[in-house]
Amino acid sequence: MKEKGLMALFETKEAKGKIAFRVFSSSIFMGICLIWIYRVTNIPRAGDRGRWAWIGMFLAELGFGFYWILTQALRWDVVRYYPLKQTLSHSCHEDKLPGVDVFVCTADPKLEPPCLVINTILSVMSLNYPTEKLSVYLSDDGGSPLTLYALLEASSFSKLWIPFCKKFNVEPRSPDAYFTQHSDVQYSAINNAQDQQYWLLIKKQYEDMKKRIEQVSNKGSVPEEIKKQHKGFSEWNSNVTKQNHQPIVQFIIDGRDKNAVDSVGCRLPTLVYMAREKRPDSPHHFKAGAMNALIRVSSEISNGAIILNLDCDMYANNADSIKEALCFFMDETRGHQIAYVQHPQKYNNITKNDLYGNSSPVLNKIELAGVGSFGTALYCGTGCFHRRASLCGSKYSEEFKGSWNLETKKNDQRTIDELEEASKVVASCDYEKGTQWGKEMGLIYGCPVEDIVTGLTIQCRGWKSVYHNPDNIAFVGVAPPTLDIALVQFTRWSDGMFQIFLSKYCPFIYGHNKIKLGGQMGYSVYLLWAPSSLPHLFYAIALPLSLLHGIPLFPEVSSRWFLPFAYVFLSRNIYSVAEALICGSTLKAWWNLQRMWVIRRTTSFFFAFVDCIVRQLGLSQTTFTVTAKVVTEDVSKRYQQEIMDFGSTSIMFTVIATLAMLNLFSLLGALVKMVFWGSEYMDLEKLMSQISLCGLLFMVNIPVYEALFFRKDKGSIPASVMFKSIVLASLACLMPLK
Ligand SMILES: O=c1ccn([C@@H]2O[C@H](COP(=O)(O)OP(=O)(O)O[C@H]3O[C@H](CO)[C@@H](O)[C@H](O)[C@H]3O)[C@@H](O)[C@H]2O)c(=O)[nH]1
Ligand SMILES: [Mn+2]
Repeated sequence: MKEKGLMALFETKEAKGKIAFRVFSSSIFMGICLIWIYRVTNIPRAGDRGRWAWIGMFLAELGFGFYWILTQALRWDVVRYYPLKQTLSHSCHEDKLPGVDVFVCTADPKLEPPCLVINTILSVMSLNYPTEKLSVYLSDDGGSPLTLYALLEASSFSKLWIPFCKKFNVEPRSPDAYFTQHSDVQYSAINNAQDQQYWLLIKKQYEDMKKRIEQVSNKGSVPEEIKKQHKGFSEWNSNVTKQNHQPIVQFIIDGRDKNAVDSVGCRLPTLVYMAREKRPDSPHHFKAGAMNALIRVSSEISNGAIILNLDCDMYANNADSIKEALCFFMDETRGHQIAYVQHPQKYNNITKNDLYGNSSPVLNKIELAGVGSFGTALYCGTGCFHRRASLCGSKYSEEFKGSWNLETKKNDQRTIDELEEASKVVASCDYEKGTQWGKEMGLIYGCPVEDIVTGLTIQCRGWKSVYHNPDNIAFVGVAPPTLDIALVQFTRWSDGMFQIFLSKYCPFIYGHNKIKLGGQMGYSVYLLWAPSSLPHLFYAIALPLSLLHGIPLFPEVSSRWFLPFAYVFLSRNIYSVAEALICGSTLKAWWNLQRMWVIRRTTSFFFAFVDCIVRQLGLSQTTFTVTAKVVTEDVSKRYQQEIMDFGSTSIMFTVIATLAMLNLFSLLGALVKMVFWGSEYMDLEKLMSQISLCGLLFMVNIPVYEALFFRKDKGSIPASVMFKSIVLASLACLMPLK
């Protein structure tokens, strides 16, 4: 691969076991074909019992089968990339490094507390990178002076924090995460008394700052005497609301200023606060709109050739992550093709057995790397380094070889006021009218997963992308700590992704001849999450009902046709357990994840499917429900103890409870029939598969039954939901099955 004399800055390694996987995969495919043949050749005749259920099963299995074929792309050819950071350090002088602009987005000071936001900001300000080439931008869609206040506090604290990090090589560089992980100076590996004093001082300073920010946040307004200290606060007059305000751009630190130095006299990175203009009559396009405004504002100010995009809850965990990512962009043979480098979403609040299946080690280690192997790593919105040019709509061309725009705008002669004024123009609502922003330039509008669709269009313009999952985790965020939040998130994702599939961006059409077939299939695995709910829902209803009515839907155990069913089911699950354990999961975490898949498919994905269709019909508009990052102590305690939280009357919980009830009623009903009426009514051998599957479903649902009948805490299922589920499940049981 390497051209002569050119410096390779990253390595490519193929994952092991490719042949074995392909053989295994082919055997499953044969099993699936046999299942299809069995279904088609054994349809009950017209008028026979269970004919429609049988046809439904066939359609569901046809759906499962085709979906399974798509998923093979995720493991077919897994390749991993390894940056050679040392080579970069040796071969590239700091002068030759490109400017890096970091974008952090926040949307609501209640759901995303300012303290959380500034920890992210501080962690990126202190990354190991020449500060004159580093600029940090905060987009505040909450348009809140509380966030501006927190940012000002953070800028003062950064003068202590940055030298502190560099002196002790602190990791992670989010002060909150660092001081939580090293709660005592004893554990900080610092032995010298003077340094210990210093360590304690910084900790105290951080805690004091945190207290001040929390006080102001709790009070809900910034005290007058503080407002006088920065001109920025004057932007908030009585007419300013979250949805209606002029563009606000405020320099917090001007990196060009010789006096902007930390406590040891080193220059500080540029830090800018932005709340783009919001007007009730102009759509603001959620995070995509914020990102596009950031792209333009930053191009006025620092115009870094590389952009790092982070959500406000995602701090930098590895101090060298910028340099690692640059290895990909700056590789002399392949770097010029790379548009972005995506890191997985990792979380710091995962409990031992990952109750809500958030950590997804198999997804992160295997599946995302698998899609990335086709040059089509997904852009996942956070933890992603972009080349500015490709994000702004440029098509790939050979010209990008070796040409870095190293000119930083730091020698721009404009004053801060002039820069702020120029930035406000590009952060206004009108600026985008009649332009290609949101269409061909920047992030794409109109989709709740702006990240995925934007990544896809970049790849279709000829660029490649890299998925990078280093052992030393680069960025760490906050996983949804309740079932409700987790399901809201999955609903937004699956809804947005299905919308892409139905739109002109469908990878099989839009990506035809532009990205590899494997990439198109890999994308579709996620884009089809929402409709994949239909066969699953059918299974979750038809299996218990047919059992209750004594209608067999699978071959009897002694039949040869039973083998493909058993083989496909067992081998896939064994494979999945083995893969999870290899990727570092626990058995219980795997089991919890299976439960979450059942729940996601029957609730989030199904609701997303309905929402998306409704929107396609023009009956509703795109929304973006921001996920809460903090919860009450009570809820947080249950999360730590891994007790599922159902404490609201969400319609999703009604669905979960109804399906669990239906399954319970059917198992009990079947048992009663068997005991009282005997084998004449219930042919045990023929119903064995259904009994086993419903039994498994029962086990999966144990926490649901507990929350329905046994728990008394606030996280149990509310009585109204229980009542509804009993009524609905009973009605379903009374329905005749054809
Ligand atoms: O109007 C908005 C709404 C959201 N955000 C920000 O977008 C980010 C993501 O929002 P969050 O509620 O945390 O959603 P998640 O589901 O956790 O986000 C994932 O999925 C989103 C797409 O659905 C991507 O935008 C995110 O980058 C990705 O991390 C946060 O920083 C928000 O502050 C805005 O800036 N403006
Ligand atoms: Mn998030």
